[in-house]
Amino acid sequence: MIYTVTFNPAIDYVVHMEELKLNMVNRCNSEAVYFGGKGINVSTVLKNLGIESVALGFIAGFTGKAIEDGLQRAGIRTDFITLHNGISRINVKIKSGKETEINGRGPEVEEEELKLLFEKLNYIQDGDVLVLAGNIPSTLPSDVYESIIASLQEKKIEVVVDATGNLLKNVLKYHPFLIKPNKQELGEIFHTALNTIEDIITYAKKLQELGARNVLISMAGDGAVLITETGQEFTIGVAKGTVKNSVGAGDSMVAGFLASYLKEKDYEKALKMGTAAGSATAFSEGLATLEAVEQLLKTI
Ligand SMILES: Nc1ncnc2c1ncn2[C@@H]1O[C@H](COP(=O)(O)OP(=O)(O)OP(=O)(O)O)[C@@H](O)[C@H]1O
Ligand SMILES: O=P(O)(O)OC[C@@]1(O)O[C@H](CO)[C@@H](O)[C@@H]1O
Repeated sequence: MIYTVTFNPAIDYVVHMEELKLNMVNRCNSEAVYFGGKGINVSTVLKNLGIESVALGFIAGFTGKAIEDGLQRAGIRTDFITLHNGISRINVKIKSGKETEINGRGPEVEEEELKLLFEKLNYIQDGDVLVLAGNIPSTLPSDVYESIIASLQEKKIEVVVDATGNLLKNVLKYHPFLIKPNKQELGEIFHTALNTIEDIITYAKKLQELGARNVLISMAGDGAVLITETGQEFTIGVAKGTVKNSVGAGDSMVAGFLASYLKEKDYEKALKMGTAAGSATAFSEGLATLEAVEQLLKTI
């Protein structure tokens, strides 16, 4: 089974408008609501690709209930912990030719509530996959991903981490199966500007030296680079299309990569599938559907 963990789920409220004007009442041309947060997006795209997963994490209040209900209606298995206080956040995504996002802080997770997550993670068994994706509420310690992986050390599971900064750096010594920072996040980790593909490959390999088994660096409209534990190095572009809403493109790439790799154990094919899923999301209003992914896969 694949388990995804989203510490800070969100309702993504996506609005389209010609132009965003400051100090004015702006009115949108269209609006839509999606149930998001990075791990949840991975679960949603896996579901669209016909693969089951269980979405774990923390929800709160009426927005949290809406997220849980919405995912279950879509046929996605959930096993969230409901927090005592606060509401799950509403993240506003403004599409006006440019993409502007306002992400909420989200509710606080108390120590007792965090313990409940560790209890649930005990159910993970040999052969399972654990996806830890997204940032954590600021009240939690920045080694929480590390603590989760350390608590599962005895089990033979594949861990995927899509996070930034210390949250990511701290887990590398546990040899995660896959990490997927984007180009900007890679530069931030090493406090350096990455100007060329060669720079990106060099620093992706440094993440491998620090312990990651497979390193996937996504570069939005410029494609992606994959450095594998088998010593292979791949670069790939993107499919052609018109960008509508790239929120969740990275999460879709993780889902596509996993869906293909778990079936075929072929890194090159997995990178193509990840790219098709990422691009399919960028070219859609919501997340990638199976039809869109299959269509784009033929063109990559
Ligand atoms: N403008 C685009 N055109 C085509 N494909 C895209 C575009 N943006 C993203 N993609 C696809 O999605 C993949 C992941 O995108 P990106 O690098 O933006 O991830 P990310 O920064 O993690 O995104 P997010 O945080 O929004 O999920 C890219 O490698 C590419 O395959
Ligand atoms: O605030 P975080 O946790 O960094 O990111 C949250 C978020 O922007 O990530 C997803 C896209 O990757 C969205 O569904 C969600 O709103």
